[in-house]
Amino acid sequence: MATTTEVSQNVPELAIKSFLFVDCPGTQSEDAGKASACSGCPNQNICASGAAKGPDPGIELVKNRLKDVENKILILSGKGGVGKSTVTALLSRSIAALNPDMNVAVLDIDVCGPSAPRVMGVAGEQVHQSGFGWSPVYVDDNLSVMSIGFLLSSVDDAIIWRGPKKNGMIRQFLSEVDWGKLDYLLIDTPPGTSDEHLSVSTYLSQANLTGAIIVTTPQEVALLDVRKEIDFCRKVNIKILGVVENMSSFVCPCCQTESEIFPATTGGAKQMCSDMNIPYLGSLPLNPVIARGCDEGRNIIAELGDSPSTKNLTAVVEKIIEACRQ
Ligand SMILES: Nc1ncnc2c1ncn2[C@@H]1O[C@H](COP(=O)(O)OP(=O)(O)OP(=O)(O)O)[C@@H](O)[C@H]1O
Repeated sequence: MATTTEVSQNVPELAIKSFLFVDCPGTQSEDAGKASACSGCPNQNICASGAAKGPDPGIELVKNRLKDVENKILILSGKGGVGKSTVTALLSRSIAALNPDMNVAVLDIDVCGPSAPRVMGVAGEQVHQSGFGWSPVYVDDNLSVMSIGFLLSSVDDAIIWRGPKKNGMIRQFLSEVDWGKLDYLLIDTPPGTSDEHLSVSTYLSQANLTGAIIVTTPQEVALLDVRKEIDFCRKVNIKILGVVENMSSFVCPCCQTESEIFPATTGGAKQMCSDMNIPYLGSLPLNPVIARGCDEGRNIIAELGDSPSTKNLTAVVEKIIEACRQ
């Protein structure tokens, strides 16, 4: 059986290699910014000036890169499978559709399970590199996406990386993507509080992170983990913009009967938010149109039309925009 190291040196590495500056001398080196490998790197000037030398040079690089991004929002969930990527897709599409003059982007930092390319309908697209950094993939004129999923040679490739390597990839994502001017950057994270969360919160610590949105389902088993997520945010000083309760109820498209698929035995997210003094942003119903549309990467906002899902989603978006202004 292959060991972790053997696997990590196989397929994904080959696919990703061409996008990484593999001969980078490192920010602490005398040759930083001056070596031949630095030619074409978007961070060359910062490294050459010595500004990147310090306890954590990535923080400065990220701050510099994201200075034209007005709102940077982490999307978190305690449990896996509660719909974090789906909600990220719905929110980004909805903000972009409701505000055509705004630029919105999704950064998927779920290194081991990147789903943004599929959910946003851009699976199989290529990321290109220019003198300014990696160009994200455009879903619409004002909506772009970046994900490690674009760098894999096959969607079935498994990435088995230890913390430092994930950290390096996240740093590159945050410091080397050429987003241009953005109003909202939604950062889709893996579930829980792991290496990726520590990396992203460290690198964004000087970059004026707006806050975090936590996605959950109503049942206690999911809420238990949300409380840990809230604790994490408080410990690392991340403002919690609020909680979105996903798949709260199911309205039968035939008879319009409303059922609770995941019963809120302890009062659901609303009660938990009130108990923990956290803003409650609203709920989204379990809707087969959403499930199918995301699976097939279609523009769900157009398909949802004038439905209760749209009404709820618009209300959540309005609260998020308001929370970002405060
Ligand atoms: N409101 C919804 N209505 C219908 N289906 C939904 C809804 N939200 C999520 N789903 C479905 O639930 C499944 C899990 O969603 P998703 O992949 O977004 O979860 P996740 O929390 O990002 O998962 P992971 O933790 O693995 O990253 C998907 O099949 C998705 O289509």
